[in-house]
Amino acid sequence: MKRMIIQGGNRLSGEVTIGGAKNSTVALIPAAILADTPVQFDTVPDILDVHNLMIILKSMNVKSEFSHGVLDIDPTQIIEAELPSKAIKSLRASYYFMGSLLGRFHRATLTFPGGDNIGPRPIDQHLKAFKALGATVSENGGTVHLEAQNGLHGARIFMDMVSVGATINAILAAVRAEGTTVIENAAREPEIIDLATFLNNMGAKIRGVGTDTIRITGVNTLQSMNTHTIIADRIESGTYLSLAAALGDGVMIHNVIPEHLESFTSKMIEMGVDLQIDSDRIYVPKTTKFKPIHVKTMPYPGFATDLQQPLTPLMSLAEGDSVIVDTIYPKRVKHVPELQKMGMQIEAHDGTIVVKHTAALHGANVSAGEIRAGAALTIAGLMADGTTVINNAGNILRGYDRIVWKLNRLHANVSIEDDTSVKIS
Ligand SMILES: CC(=O)N[C@H]1[C@@H](OP(=O)(O)OP(=O)(O)OC[C@H]2O[C@@H](n3ccc(=O)[nH]c3=O)[C@H](O)[C@@H]2O)O[C@H](CO)[C@@H](O)[C@@H]1O
Ligand SMILES: C=C(OP(=O)(O)O)C(=O)O
Repeated sequence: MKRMIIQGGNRLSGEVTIGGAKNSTVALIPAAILADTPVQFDTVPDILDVHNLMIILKSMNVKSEFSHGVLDIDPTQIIEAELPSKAIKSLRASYYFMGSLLGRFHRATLTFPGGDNIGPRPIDQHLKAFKALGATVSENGGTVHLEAQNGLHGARIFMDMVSVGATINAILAAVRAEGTTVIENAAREPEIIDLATFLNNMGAKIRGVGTDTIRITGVNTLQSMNTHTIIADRIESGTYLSLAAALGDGVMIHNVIPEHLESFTSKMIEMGVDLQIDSDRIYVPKTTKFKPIHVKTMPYPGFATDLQQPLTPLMSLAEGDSVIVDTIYPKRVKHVPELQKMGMQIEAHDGTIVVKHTAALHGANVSAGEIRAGAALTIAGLMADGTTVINNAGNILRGYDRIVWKLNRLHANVSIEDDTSVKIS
C-alpha cells in the first residue's frame, strides 16, 4: 500500500503540463491488439493503469515498451492465453479486452474487471452488444466467456443508457466484424473520438463518433502507419484548474483542450475565477472570493462525474452552500467522510452533496477510496494546515500522471511512501 504525505499550506505558482487522457489510453492499449502491425502511442500518461495493461499484454505474448511518454506495442505474435486476474482486477478498463479479443479471435475469457468503487457498475450493455454481434455469453463465478462460433456480424445496437464503456466495447468488437453495425444512444465522450481516430487511421470505417449514432463498416485488417498522439486528459486538467484556483498565486496549465472542459470551466467562471482561456492553455489567476454553485453530473458534454470530487475543496471556500447531484453515480461519496476528518463542512444525503463554507482545513490521516476521492483529498491536503497522510494512494497513482513531480514543481510539498517507508518519485 502506498501513502501520499502532504505538508500543507504552501501557495502554488508556475506551470504544469497535462498528460494524455487516462480514459483514452486505457481503451487504446486493448485496441492495439486488433492491429496486424506494431503500433505506437505518444503523450502516454505514466500511470499504474498503463503498467497493469502492459502486464496483461505480456501474458498474451504482446511485447510493449514504455519510455518518456512513448508506448510501443507489437501485437503481431499474439497468442490466446489465460489473462492475469490480479492485473485484470486492478482496473476497470481491462474489460475492453472483451471487445478486442472477441474482434481478434472471436472468443474471450476474462474475470470481471475492477476499477473504482463508486457504486454499482453493471456491464449488461456491453454483453448485450456482444450478443447482438453474434457472440454467446456465459458466466461462471467471476468469469465471463464470450464466443462467436460463426464470426461476428454487423447489427443494430440500441444502448438502454449512455455508457462510455459499452460504446467502446461495441466499437472494438464491430470494427473487424462482417457488415455494418449501428450503435444508437452511443456515448459522445472525447475519448471515444480519440479511439475511433486511432482505428480509422489504421483503415477502420467508423463514422459518427461524437454524435449519438455511430456507424461501423467492418474491415479485414487494421494496419498502423503512424504514431497516435493521445488527447489531453480533461479530468486531470479540471483537477489542476480546481487546485490552482483554490491555492494558486497564478498557475498556467498547458496542453489543455478547452472545448472538452466547457461544462467545468463555465462553473469555475460562475464561482468568480477569471480564467484566461487560450487555444491550448488556461491561466488561473490568484482568486480570493468564490461564489457557491450548483452542479449536476451528466454524460458528456455535461459536467463529468469524475470532476465533482476535485471541485469540492474549492467549493468549501465559497461564501455559501454549494450543491452537487451526481446522476451518473449517486453513491460516489467516498470523499465526503474523509474530507470531514480534515474539518470540511460537507455532507451527503440521498444522492446530494452539500459543501458549506469552511474557514480552515487541518491535516489528517485519511484514505483515498477511489481515484477522484484521492484527488479531492490531495487538494484539501495542500490547502490544510499541517500534515495530511493519504492511505491507499495507489488509487491516485492509477490515473494521475507523475503527480508528485508535477505538484512539487508548483511548489507543493508532497511525497509518496510505500509500506517500507522508502520514498519513490
Ligand atoms: C475507463 C473509463 O473510461 N472510465 C469512465 C467511464 O466508466 P464506465 O465506462 O464504467 O461508465 P459508463 O459510462 O459505462 O457508466 C454510466 C452509467 O451507466 C451505467 N451502466 C453502464 C454500463 C452498463 O452495461 N450498464 C449500466 O447500467 C453505470 O452504472 C453508470 O451509472 O465513464 C464513467 C462515467 O462518465 C467515468 O466515471 C469513468 O471514469
Ligand atoms: C471512475 C474512474 O475510473 P475507472 O472507470 O477506471 O474506475 C475515474 O477515472 O474517475
